[in-house]
Amino acid sequence: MSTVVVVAAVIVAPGRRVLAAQRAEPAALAGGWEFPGGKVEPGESEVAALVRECREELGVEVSVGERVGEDWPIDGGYVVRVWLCSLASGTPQAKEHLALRWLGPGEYYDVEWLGADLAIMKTVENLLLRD
Ligand SMILES: Nc1nc2c([nH]c(=O)n2[C@H]2C[C@H](O)[C@@H](COP(=O)(O)OP(=O)(O)OP(=O)(O)O)O2)c(=O)[nH]1
Repeated sequence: MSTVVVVAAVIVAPGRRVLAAQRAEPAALAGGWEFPGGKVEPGESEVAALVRECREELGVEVSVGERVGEDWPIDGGYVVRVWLCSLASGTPQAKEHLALRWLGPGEYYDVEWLGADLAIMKTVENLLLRD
């Protein structure tokens, strides 16, 4: 069986702010914070999945930039693949999440990240603070 790929978008806004989203479901993950995204559908490219998920979950169009890190393994035998993105149009709305938060430097760890996302946030922080 092939690995299920979950794509996640680190949407970066001016001031090195990143968008965090609080999961509504399933019960085991509800209340935890993640980067918006979801599973790649059969026949769909990873970048197309990222754009689709941001449209569905946030009501925004994103431009996809550089890939962050390698594969992050998560429960269920899935892997998460992450890209830096920027907003091309729209203002994010919590269509499927409990809440959204923009986190600037000094606030990156103010939410209860899901396990993999804490490691992702650390890698993103290094990338954003390098320049
Ligand atoms: N979207 C997202 N999912 C993550 C992250 N970190 C992490 O462990 N996950 C897990 C939670 C879920 O078990 C899985 C993603 O599933 P999902 O429910 O977001 O996918 P989906 O939108 O395609 O949903 P569905 O079709 O299954 O309803 O990956 C993350 O940063 N973003």
